[in-house]
Amino acid sequence: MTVEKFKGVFPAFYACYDEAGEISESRTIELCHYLYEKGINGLYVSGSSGECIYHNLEERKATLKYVAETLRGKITLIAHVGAPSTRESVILAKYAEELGYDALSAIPPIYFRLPESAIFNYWTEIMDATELPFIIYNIPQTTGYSLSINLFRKLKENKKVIGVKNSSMPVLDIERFKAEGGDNFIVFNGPDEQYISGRLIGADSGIGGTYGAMPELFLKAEEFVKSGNFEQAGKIQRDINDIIIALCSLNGSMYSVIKEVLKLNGINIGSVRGPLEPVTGEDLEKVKDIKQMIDNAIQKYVK
Ligand SMILES: CC(=O)N[C@H](C=O)[C@@H](O)[C@H](O)[C@H](O)CO
Ligand SMILES: CC(=O)C(=O)O
Repeated sequence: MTVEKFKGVFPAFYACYDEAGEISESRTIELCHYLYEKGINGLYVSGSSGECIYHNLEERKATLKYVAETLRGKITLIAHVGAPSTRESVILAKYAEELGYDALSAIPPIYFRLPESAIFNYWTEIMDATELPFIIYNIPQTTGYSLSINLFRKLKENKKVIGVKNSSMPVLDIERFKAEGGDNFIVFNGPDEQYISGRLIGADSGIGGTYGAMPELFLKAEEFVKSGNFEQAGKIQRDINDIIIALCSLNGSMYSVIKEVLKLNGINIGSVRGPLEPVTGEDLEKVKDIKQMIDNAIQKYVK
């Protein structure tokens, strides 16, 4: 198993809706082309940023299908298949394998706070369902479960486990998972605000919810890390963080703000599904300023 294809910048793919709020095939394809042409290394499909938690099984399948049909064989595709029940997660896992995804990933079980035995069994049943490699998703701030080193070690005994996407805030977690995982194991940086720190302490790659709003900047940040240009790496991270804070400062959810930014870039993928809130009123005007911040940063570092 080569882990090389899991290295680099992996935007978390956004849910693409039509004007009625239904999953849109043409808009999904359009977003695929847009991100692909920016030069990304892969995509993380149907995760948190993909609003997967608000989609039914058919909608999840549709999104997985449209992305695979557009980009399969061109870049690395990771299917997030975590769903409320093990049964649905397994259905999605099998479907992702049929579609030619390169790997599976899943959050731990949601809603009920379950013991580690249940979490272990949940991830293991997903892995048993296909031949695909598996990437654990650790995101305690949304799931309420923080992956322990003990469970990590136990999971790692399964050869299908090739990586972890770590979204917890301590960069130390990234360092510990990398130390345990070793060279042939991929640790993905989760918090976009700490991309550079995560990479320096041991992350091999990044999967992020804001990459899609500014792929140029994360690709450049990666270039700075690779070439050892730490001064510029620090600077671009600080500018990225100002942008992320701005994306989170309006009256709609961060994803709705990102989608408005994308509209200003000519990519209309609709807004967000409730209970996520859209940007409204005067705040819609402020999106232009955020787009300007992004363009300025691109101008500063990339052009
Ligand atoms: C909690 C959460 O959703 N984390 C995402 C995934 O790791 C990040 O990519 C964030 O979207 C990003 O860091 C902005 O806060
Ligand atoms: C990384 C992220 O935001 C996702 O899971 O979609």
